[in-house]
Amino acid sequence: MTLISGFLAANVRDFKQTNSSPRPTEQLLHADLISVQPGFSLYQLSEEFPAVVPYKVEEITIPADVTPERVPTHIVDYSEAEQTDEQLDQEISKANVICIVYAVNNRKSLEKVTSHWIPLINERTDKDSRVPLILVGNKSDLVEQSSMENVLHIMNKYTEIETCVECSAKNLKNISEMFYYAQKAVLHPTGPLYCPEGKQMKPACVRALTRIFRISDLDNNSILSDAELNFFQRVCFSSPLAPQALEDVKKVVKKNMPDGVCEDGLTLQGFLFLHSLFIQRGRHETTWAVLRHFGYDNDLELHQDYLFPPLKIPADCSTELNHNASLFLQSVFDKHDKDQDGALNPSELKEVFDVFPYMPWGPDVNNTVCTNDHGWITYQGFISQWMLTTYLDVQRCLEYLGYLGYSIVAEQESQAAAITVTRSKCVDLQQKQTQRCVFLCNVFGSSGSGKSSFLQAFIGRNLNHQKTIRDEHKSHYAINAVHVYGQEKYLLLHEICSDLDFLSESDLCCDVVCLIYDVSDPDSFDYCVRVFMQCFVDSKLPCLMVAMKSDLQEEKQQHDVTPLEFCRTHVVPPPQAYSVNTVTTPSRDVFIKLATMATYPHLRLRCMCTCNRCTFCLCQNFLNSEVLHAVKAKLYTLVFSSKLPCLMVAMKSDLQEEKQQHDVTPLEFCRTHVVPPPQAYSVNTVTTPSRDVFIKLATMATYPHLRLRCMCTCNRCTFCLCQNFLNSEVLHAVKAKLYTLVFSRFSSFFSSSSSSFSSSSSFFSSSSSSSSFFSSSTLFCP
Ligand SMILES: Nc1nc2c(ncn2[C@@H]2O[C@H](COP(=O)(O)OP(=O)(O)OP(=O)(O)O)[C@@H](O)[C@H]2O)c(=O)[nH]1
Repeated sequence: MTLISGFLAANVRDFKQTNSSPRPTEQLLHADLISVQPGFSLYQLSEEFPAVVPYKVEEITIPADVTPERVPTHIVDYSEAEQTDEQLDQEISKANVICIVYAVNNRKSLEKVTSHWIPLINERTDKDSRVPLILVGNKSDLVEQSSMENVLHIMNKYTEIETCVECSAKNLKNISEMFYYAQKAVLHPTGPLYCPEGKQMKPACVRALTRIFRISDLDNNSILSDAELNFFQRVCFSSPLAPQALEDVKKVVKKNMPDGVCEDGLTLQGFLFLHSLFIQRGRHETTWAVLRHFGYDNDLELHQDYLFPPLKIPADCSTELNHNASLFLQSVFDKHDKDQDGALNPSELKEVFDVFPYMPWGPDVNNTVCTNDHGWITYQGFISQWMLTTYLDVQRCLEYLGYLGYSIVAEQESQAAAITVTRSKCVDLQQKQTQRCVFLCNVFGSSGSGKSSFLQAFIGRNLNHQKTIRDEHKSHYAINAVHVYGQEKYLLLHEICSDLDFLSESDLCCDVVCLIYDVSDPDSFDYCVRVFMQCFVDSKLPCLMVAMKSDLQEEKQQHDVTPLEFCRTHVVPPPQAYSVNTVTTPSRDVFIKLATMATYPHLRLRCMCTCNRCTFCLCQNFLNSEVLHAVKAKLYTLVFSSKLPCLMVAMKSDLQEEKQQHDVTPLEFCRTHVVPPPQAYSVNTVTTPSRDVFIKLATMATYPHLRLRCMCTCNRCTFCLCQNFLNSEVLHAVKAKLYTLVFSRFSSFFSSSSSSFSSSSSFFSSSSSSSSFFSSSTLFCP
């Protein structure tokens, strides 16, 4: 059978691969298909139509590189005379689209389409994954009038028919169009989008477009404003809409659906109407372009490649949300916190997840993160929960960010751009510093020792509050932000099951260990000892012992040694008394301690001992020594005269400057009083006024001790002299020595401590390229 009397199976090879891309190019271009014509047929495009047409044409491939979509199209002919039914079955199963060709001048060949070909194809394909069909009426050169009305009823009856086209293989009329339609049927099928019988979009399509509308509605007012429509247009089609085009679109919608447009823009109804109009007018490639841009595949499911972009996480590294992702999540929070009370009430929270196929957070989340008095998740809690997901299950985090449309709204390649993969923990330990922000603390303790209460205290709940929590809503995790030496870190507490027989490898993997015992239960300390000896005695992990329920009568623990003695022996900080039975919020000190130990694991020897003999005690004594305090005090006196940072702002800088009626100029005044020079500022600007001065103010507030920095370079004033001193080699040498003293713990150094201290010249002579002296000194401040 030839093209003229049978059917062609156009197998758009590699289609799956191309289609799997979340954002395939929008549409096929006629021009490119026309350009592939020379390779399209052995004889149709030859100079002359052959007198004898062979039964079957050899397979032809339209190469990928001649189409903008980069989709190679493999055209397979079938001949009843030369091929078996099995071969036909095989070709049908491989085909992405089938063209059924009949002769327009032969009624019987058209009847065969419905009596033979369509039932045969349908028998061999799944009802849910029907191959699109194109009806091709060939030999149009032999008839004077179109016979299209003869096929309309067939098209109405079989929804799998995408379109029909009349052509002439002899004079090449509509041949390239036929293949254009065939490719289009595969790349932009109507089937998943539209129900021709009901003349409306299918529910899955409406659902997908509704999600797209919600994501594009950046201010969440249920209207796509001109700016939002432009943003949508730009991200989907890489060019903004001309203002007139925008008005025309709204006009068309308003004419057909008055509710579709309101004063501020396009409503959801209008947005959906616009798409059904595209589809009805055969421009479904436009709707597909939008859908694919937002991650949908041919079944209108979010594609796996979209939801789970590749992200390499080497062993010993952890995953955190980066700054841009936090900003994005902040905008998501703000967008849904409609009453702006700083928390998401249940209906606001539900709205956040309206763009998800399921509700990702259960009621346990409200007991994992900070909430307000109503139990609604605060902004801090919202971000904390995202931090938790990113740390514990980064794939899930990628998926969730995908539902929220992160890559589209933040204009990033994929959700992977939201994740920071941290440096290996081993390298952090070697370098004695870390950039990590999230730390995991596993909490161990015997049954009833108070682990859950400890976790709840971390998110600000005392015993009374905890009594209101339902058992089924309890969580084994709690996460909150803590400040470690002025830096915001997230500490993630994980309550570990008390049964030691069920301890898994992952239960022992964390950044800091918290061992809890109940001071009122004489047997509970023994449990901590067993955990410590079994799992952590030889490990480098910092451990902290917490003596819970310190408000109760303390019982003598049933163990050979007291908890304090045990801690001293095993070089662990002394037990921290703790109680959640408080009137107000329980203390946070212990959590800051845990976070600090996690952030600086190499400092694990701090505050652990008071023997006054060991290296640690000697170091501690030195750091607390009068000599050092005197140096520090001198520096402070030298650098700080007043403690409140001040900034002088010279307003209305857009106007002519007048000489100020004062003995000295503002600049001289500032210099004299060690205040930064006046900052010229004007709000009389065309765009938003500059934010620099506010950043400066915030920086000064955050780092008040740095108030003298970056203010002057005269090299004469107090500030410059101080700056020079702070940057001097002498100070750097002090710092280097301190580090050497504390960390390298040369016992020989300490054994002859007097000689070391007396040889002060050598002490100050070494230099170091390390940074600020104060940052290191604060580390050791008692
Ligand atoms: N008085 C007092 N009671 C506390 C304190 N902390 C916890 N409790 C009580 O101790 C009991 C056990 O506390 P949980 O936090 O459930 O102990 P747990 O270790 O999580 O227990 P399991 O989950 O069974 O292993 C509860 O009845 C708490 O109310 C505290 O600081 N003071």
